[in-house]
Amino acid sequence: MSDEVKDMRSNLIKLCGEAEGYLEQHFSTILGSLPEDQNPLDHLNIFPYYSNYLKLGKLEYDLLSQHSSHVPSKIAFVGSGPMPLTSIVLAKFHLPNTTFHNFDIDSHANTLASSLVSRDQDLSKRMIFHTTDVLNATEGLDQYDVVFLAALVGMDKEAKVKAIEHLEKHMAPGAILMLRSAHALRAFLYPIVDSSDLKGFQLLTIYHPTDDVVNSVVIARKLGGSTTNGVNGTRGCMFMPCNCSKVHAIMNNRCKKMMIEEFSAIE
Ligand SMILES: C[S@@+](CC[C@H](N)C(=O)[O-])C[C@H]1O[C@@H](n2cnc3c(N)ncnc32)[C@H](O)[C@@H]1O
Repeated sequence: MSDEVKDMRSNLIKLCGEAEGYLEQHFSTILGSLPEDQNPLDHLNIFPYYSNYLKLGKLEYDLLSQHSSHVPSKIAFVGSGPMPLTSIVLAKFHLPNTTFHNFDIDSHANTLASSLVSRDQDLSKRMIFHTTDVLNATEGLDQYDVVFLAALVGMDKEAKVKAIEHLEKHMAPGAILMLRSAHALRAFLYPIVDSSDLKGFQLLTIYHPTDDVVNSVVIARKLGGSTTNGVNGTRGCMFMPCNCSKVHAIMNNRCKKMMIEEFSAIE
């Protein structure tokens, strides 16, 4: 890509990230202003991408279950936003006894998000919000069985790796890191997370959805814990070259690196 195209691309990435934030803010404000007798969580389907989050939440839950020997009691979601739909979908439909700690750099996002769940008997007790830049969150990150890192936290490769390195420093050994990555041309808008970005972690699975779910899911385990195989005995990953390697090499600005590490869990 020429420097001009690279600049265009980074402006587009920034614009899309801002747009996603405004989209969430808009619908979270509408939902939060419903009459007092209405539970905003009963009307989440007004959000245009709600069905994508239902699919992504199911996918992430299924992949997480393959690599965890127990139900996580505490999950951290970093970059939860005004519409913390990943936490809500997991809490409502998949993990009824898990507490979700949602971290966001933007206090207004947290104000909107907490009012979204405040009228729900169950989730008002299981959804907690913290306003901080993830890079300033140090103590306490070792109390989570699972840490999610939102796609929009770290919008370029360097920022993404910085966030991952910070989490590696503060997460508990053996804890699971769930990341969102991209595949093929989707990498034009979202940074690809590959094995070389996960120092200090054991890469477990990279899953590329083939439907309208945009994000790829990357699961890794912080080294140092008692590594337990997944419930169904999932073994390690296998190197499989991907035919999108040229696209990825360009998007990842790694023109020399022609092979991309492509992993898929072996059931
Ligand atoms: C728009 S949300 C998308 C996540 C989506 N709501 C979900 O449930 O998967 C992404 C959020 O990440 C937050 N964010 C970006 N950089 C961050 C950082 N360094 N630390 C904490 N939050 C951050 C933004 O403020 C934004 O609200």
